Amino acid sequence: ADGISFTIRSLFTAQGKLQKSGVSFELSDDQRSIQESAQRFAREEILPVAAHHDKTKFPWRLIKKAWGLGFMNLHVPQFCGGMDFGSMEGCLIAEELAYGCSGISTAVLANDLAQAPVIYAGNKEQRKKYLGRMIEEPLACAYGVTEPEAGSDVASIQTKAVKKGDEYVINGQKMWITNAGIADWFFVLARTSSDGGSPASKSLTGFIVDGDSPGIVRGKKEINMGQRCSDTRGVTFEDVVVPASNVLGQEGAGFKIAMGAFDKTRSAIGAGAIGLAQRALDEASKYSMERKTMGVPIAKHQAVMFMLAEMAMSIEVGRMSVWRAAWTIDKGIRNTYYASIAKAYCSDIANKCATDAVQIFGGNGFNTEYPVEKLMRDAK
Ligand SMILES: CCCCCCCC(=O)SCCNC(=O)CCNC(=O)[C@H](O)C(C)(C)COP(=O)(O)OP(=O)(O)OC[C@H]1O[C@@H](n2cnc3c(N)ncnc32)[C@H](O)[C@@H]1OP(=O)(O)O
Repeated sequence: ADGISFTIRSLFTAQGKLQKSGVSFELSDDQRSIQESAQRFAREEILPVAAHHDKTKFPWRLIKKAWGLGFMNLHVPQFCGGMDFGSMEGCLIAEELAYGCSGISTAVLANDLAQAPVIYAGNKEQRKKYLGRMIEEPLACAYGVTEPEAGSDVASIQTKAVKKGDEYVINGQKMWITNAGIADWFFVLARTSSDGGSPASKSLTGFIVDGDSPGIVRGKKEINMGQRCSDTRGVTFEDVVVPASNVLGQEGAGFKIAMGAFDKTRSAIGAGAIGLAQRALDEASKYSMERKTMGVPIAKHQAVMFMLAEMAMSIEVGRMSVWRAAWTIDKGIRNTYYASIAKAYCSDIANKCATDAVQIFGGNGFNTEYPVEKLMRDAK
């Protein structure tokens, strides 16, 4: 104790009382309104048509409605006509929309991911031009980072951009790009350094690429296991010419811009996962009160009770991890650690809760007439 220059008691006596408001789980009135509106939209508009859109029809009608109600393009700055929402508000919306359907939620919220690098690193003209138009009409944009050989390992990106005068020429292939079939513009991460020894943080550059640029070949819509209505495709760039004025930040800054975008968006992916997990719990709770075996509702069997309790515990902990990650970045503090925990933990929780919900539904859980098999596919 010799090295400690103050005691807790001295802190108390110096101020006369302790400052106790350091941690709060209280939402503001505006945040609660946002949450309630998203909840109503999800339950009244999304949930009833989720199974329909699961059969691969892109939900344009809902996208337009979501756009009109303000559930899209959440973080666009005010000077571009946007609402400048923080990560916390984005997470509240993502959780509610994914409760209704995480495929439709991805379709509604994917713009936020593509816009993040432009918000993070774009100059005023770029932001006004490419973000402003998305407030004026319901358009989609896409985040083009992942490639057949580079998803988690962003530094391994092979798409190349070669500078020729005032332009860059992009060649390469992207894969699993959400919104690729409908994007008005793409954020594209490409390699601009031919020096193999150059670190990722200096070799990659971020570009805004207009969707109608000659040489962009959009692949077929992928038929995935889950989130089937979301438009996911490969995209090939064949000698696509991009003006140097569409470079984000400066040449070589792309890796850190992509990382900054992930910092801003990972919490919302965790939030969506929690929305799905909560839906699994609600469906399983309801079913287990109705379904009887051995003369009692299955909710009275301890094996089922334990599963429901585990689901509830993990959802509460997961939601807290999301809120912490969102709160941290909204305070202007780098949240990579917390956002990565939230995304990874909540994705696992979503899978566990959906799998347990299928188990609680028994044979019915395995059937498409009931909602939980879709939750299991979507969680994956
Ligand atoms: C609603 C929307 C639906 C869409 C569905 C979701 C879509 C997706 O999420 S798809 C993408 C999935 N992929 C990912 O999440 C990517 C995961 N990978 C990564 O984050 C990175 O590649 C990661 C962390 C593994 C980096 O590894 P590595 O290549 O070893 O780089 P590392 O050595 O750590 O860092 C390189 C440089 O970048 C810097 N850096 C790293 N992270 C950050 C960061 N968060 N912020 C700022 N700088 C950073 C480092 O400080 C270092 O800088 P310098 O060279 O100046 O010292």
